[in-house]
Amino acid sequence: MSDAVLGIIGGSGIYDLPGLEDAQWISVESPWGTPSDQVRIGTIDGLKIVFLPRHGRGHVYSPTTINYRANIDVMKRCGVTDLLSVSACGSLKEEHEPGMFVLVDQFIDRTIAREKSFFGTGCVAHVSMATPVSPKLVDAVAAAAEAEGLKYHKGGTYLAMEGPQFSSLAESELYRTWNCDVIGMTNMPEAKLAREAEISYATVAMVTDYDSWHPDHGEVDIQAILKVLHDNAANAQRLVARVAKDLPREHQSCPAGSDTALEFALMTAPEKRDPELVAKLDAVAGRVLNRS
Ligand SMILES: CSC[C@H]1O[C@H](OP(=O)(O)O)[C@H](O)[C@@H]1O
Ligand SMILES: Nc1ncnc2[nH]cnc12
Repeated sequence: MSDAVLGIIGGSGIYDLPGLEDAQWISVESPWGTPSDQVRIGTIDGLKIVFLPRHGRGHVYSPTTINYRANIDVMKRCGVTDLLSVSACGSLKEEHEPGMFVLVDQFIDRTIAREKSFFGTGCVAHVSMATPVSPKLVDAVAAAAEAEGLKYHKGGTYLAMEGPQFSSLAESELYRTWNCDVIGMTNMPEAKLAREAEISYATVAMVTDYDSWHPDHGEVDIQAILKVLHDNAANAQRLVARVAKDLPREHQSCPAGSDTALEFALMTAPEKRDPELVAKLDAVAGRVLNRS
């Protein structure tokens, strides 16, 4: 097995990662277009960390205009084996209170205006998303949250909506009938693309509000969200730092198959493959495309 490299995608309110040693902002080019920002590469206790602010420094990109393919491709090019997404979200259940961390294990993808795959005409592939997060990485985050004394809940379904507007009351109530736990705008297609790139993925969903459904909490209010994010930023940073300190230095193979997702996924006959697309897939799918 290879050395572990921990990628962190920081969501709303998280545009840097204090505590990185020997850290530098570095530009990484991607054939998939422009990533959200440079990556900040450094180490924590000898573990290589690659940090990318999902919306860019200064919050430039909306959930719809983020180039998720470029972001994941850049992570792969930097050698990331394990990717932690840190994301603000609304709560769809009373017990997930603002300030808590929900360690999501399922997603429902309701986004409609994004590129969702690295593959397509000239190189078709189908990967499994039955278990979209890496159980070992989730365990590592849960252990870190426990060690840091943070309020967290292990497991839960994240509803990914297109946005950028928040949900109507009817939508919020519908998602509650689907037994969803939290709602956000960014973890899809991010999780799908990480799986295509054979990167183990997990989400720390930071609850910032009760979305639109809660009779005692009224409408979603961005000012209130920002306050929770601000008050919780230090906790999120402590959590990430602890994950980094305790993560095994050798990448742990993913029981959900993240490391080998492409093993039997390619459908297009070698002689029918589009060389241009194949060239763009060098980082994401080089492992399976380059073998004879
Ligand atoms: C700041 S509220 C809405 C915004 O926050 C979340 O972003 P992220 O997942 O990157 O933390 C949510 O998905 C929306 O994009
Ligand atoms: N209620 C909500 N809906 C969607 N994305 C969010 N991000 C934070 N709160 C949210």
